Amino acid sequence: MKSAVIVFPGSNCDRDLAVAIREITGSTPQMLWHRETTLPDGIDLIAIPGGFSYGDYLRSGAMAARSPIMQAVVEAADRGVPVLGICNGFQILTESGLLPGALMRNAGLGFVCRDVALCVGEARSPFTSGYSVGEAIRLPVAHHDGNYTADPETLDRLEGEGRIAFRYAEDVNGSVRSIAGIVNARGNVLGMMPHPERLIEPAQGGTDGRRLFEGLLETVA
Ligand SMILES: NC(=O)CC[C@H](N)C(=O)O
Repeated sequence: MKSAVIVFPGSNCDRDLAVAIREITGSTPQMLWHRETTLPDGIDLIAIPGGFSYGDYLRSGAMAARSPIMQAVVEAADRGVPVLGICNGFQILTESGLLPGALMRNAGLGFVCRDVALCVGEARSPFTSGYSVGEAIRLPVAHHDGNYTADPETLDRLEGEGRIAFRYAEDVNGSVRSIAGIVNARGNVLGMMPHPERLIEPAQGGTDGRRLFEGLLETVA
């Protein structure tokens, strides 16, 4: 599987994400600096990691979304290439318009860093094919801007079209309708605040993140 991890100034989960992809898919992703303007030919996965791109200045993900590489990412997403945005990656995907809504400051105004209970949503996507709908899983979160919001029409559309990928099963950050992750209409773009790449082997305390990459591998490769 040919993949790339996009690296922005301030990304800090890029290497963890690359390790997860390498361990699970057996192929090493290319680390792609945000100033690049093209993606490798025949790419199977674009991964946008967590972190604090541009120090979260202006709004988390807002400046990274205007990076040179993002035009190629948007074009690839429109062609159906799988795009995975985790945490700051999710923020970058909403800021770039690939996913609807916005991630505001957590309701409690604090940085939340712990494992949380999640419920797998109804989204049909290569990214969730390794889980069953309604399954209870746990994944770590680490963010201060994870409070997902969108206007009621958008939320109804997301639910009506079955585009909720993950919901919080507990109160974490105030996200509307407990949304922790969503996909685009085609299902090839996933944004999620929890970190699947941090829970891929028992030594990390669990493997609930592993199946996201395994499901993708089965569908894509
Ligand atoms: N781990 C992360 O990606 C952090 C995301 C973001 N900068 C926030 O704190 O909201």
